[in-house]
Amino acid sequence: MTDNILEVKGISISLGGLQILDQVNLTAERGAITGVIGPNGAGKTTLFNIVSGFMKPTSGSVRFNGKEIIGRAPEQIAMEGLTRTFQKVRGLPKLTVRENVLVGALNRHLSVPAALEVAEPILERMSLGPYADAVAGALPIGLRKRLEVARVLATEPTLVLLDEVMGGLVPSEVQSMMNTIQELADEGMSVILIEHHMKAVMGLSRHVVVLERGRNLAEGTPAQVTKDPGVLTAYLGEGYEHVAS
Ligand SMILES: Nc1ncnc2c1ncn2[C@@H]1O[C@H](COP(=O)(O)OP(=O)(O)OP(=O)(O)O)[C@@H](O)[C@H]1O
Repeated sequence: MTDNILEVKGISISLGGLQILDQVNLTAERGAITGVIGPNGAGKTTLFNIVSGFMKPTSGSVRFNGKEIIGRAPEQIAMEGLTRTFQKVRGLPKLTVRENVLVGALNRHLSVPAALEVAEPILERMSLGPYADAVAGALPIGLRKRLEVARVLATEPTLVLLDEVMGGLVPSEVQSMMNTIQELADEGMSVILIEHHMKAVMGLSRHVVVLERGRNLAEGTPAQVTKDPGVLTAYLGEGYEHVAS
């Protein structure tokens, strides 16, 4: 029997008078990488906003470790072990890289020395050690994306939601980010990836969920999804299978 860390059922939300999500479902297996793909505006980030507590849906249920979390604040959800990155890198641009990671660690550790004990290995793991004293806002995009992941890891999550962490990266940075995400999953962390970088999302994910115009369009293994005629028409484009293989 599969053990699901997250079960999202029947999520709907309207924003500005438009139905943005309509009865969306998403299940993430514990310790696995789950991909969420779909055209621009499909509602992927809105779904992350709801799961992480930043938006409240009009209907539906989000169960994390079997417990309903709709209605809880993002900080409470983070303390339960579910944190997310933001597509538009947020961070604290005037603080140093180390201070940014420290702020994440201070969620669970009240003293700075204890938080630093968590932060330092994460800085090393994310190859940010050499930049630890640099001001975050001055970093190039590749390093800012790594910092965004580091800030999330510093909250010591069991499920991370990564929103386009490959966006704007050069191929060597994509490979390095893929390696990091795979290592996290190998260590038992559960990961949900929103990603337009198809090689990365298809290479990493055990299961892929496809959204289109606020609805579930398809789901399955990467091999199943990339052969799905509806997905090829709506998102990947005819000939994708040929290109990807
Ligand atoms: N606060 C808001 N008010 C009104 N409309 C919104 C709001 N947030 C998102 N939308 C709209 O909801 C739709 C879905 O947006 P969302 O960012 O969730 O899509 P996405 O699938 O993540 O897209 P992308 O791949 O481009 O990041 C878009 O049409 C967007 O304009």
